Amino acid sequence: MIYTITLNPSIDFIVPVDQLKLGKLNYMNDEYKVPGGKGINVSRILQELTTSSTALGFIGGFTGNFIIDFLEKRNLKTDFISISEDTRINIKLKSSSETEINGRGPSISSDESSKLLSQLEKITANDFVVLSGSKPPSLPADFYEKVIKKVTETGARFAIDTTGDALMQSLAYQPLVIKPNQHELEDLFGVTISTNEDVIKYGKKLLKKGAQHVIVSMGADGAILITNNGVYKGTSPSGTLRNSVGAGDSMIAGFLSIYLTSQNVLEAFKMSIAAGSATAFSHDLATRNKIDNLLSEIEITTL
Ligand SMILES: Nc1ncnc2c1ncn2[C@@H]1O[C@H](COP(=O)(O)OP(=O)(O)OP(=O)(O)O)[C@@H](O)[C@H]1O
Ligand SMILES: O=P(O)(O)OC[C@@]1(O)O[C@H](CO)[C@@H](O)[C@@H]1O
Repeated sequence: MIYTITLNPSIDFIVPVDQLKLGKLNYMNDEYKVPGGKGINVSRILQELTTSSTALGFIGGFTGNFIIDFLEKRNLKTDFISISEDTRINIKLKSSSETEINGRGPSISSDESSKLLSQLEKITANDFVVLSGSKPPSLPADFYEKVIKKVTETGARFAIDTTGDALMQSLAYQPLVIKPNQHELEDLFGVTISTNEDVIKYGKKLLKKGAQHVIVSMGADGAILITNNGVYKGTSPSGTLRNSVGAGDSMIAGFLSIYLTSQNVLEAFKMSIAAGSATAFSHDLATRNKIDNLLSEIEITTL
């Protein structure tokens, strides 16, 4: 079984406003709400790619109920830990450019966090765990590391998509894949990255620290995959950017959907870009059809 863990889910409140006037009353052209949080997005895309998963994490309040209802209506398996505070609402403002305002997230009690750690005792060596997104501030700084220790002690493998120290600390446990975007890679090393050579240089440092596959995503400029067996560049297909929210999560799901069944790294990389771009070209997350239609447009070259 694949488990996705979202410590800090959200309702993504998508707010399109034609011409945003700051400091004035603006009306939305449209509005819609979708479940968000990176692990939940990974589960949704895995489902599109006919790969079953169970979404874990902390869920609470009326916002949490919205997420559970949405996922259950679509037959997505969930086993969330119920918390007493409300799950956050993240605002995705779409005007001439995209502006995101993410909530900090609810307070998680030590009883609630222990429940999640105990839940991980059911994981076996055949399982795969995807850890994605931020941690609510009330959880201890080393919470991800605690989760990773529990997971890897069972022999299960994992992937992680988070930032900063939590990502750096995870590398010693050899995640199968990590996917920083170019800005996250810059932040990790406190540098500015402007060439493919820079991406490769810093990507290789992450590999040396323990990651097995490093995908650095670069929006419309595609992505670079750095592995111990080679470095590859994948082009992004061209299309109209509608929504970059969840494009990175779609890449993780795309990669895993192929890699975990065939171990074919380059096909997995191709699928990850197709899924990322299909989401970027959609209003919500990508559909299977859209992903399949983009696959043939992606070119992978060895660098
Ligand atoms: N304008 C675009 N045109 C084509 N593909 C795109 C575009 N923007 C994003 N993508 C696709 O989505 C992938 C991920 O995009 P990006 O590098 O922005 O990731 P991210 O910042 O992690 O995304 P997220 O917004 O989910 O955090 C890219 O590698 C590419 O395949
Ligand atoms: O605050 P985090 O956990 O880093 O990111 C949360 C989030 O921005 O990421 C997803 C897209 O990747 C959205 O569904 C969600 O709102």
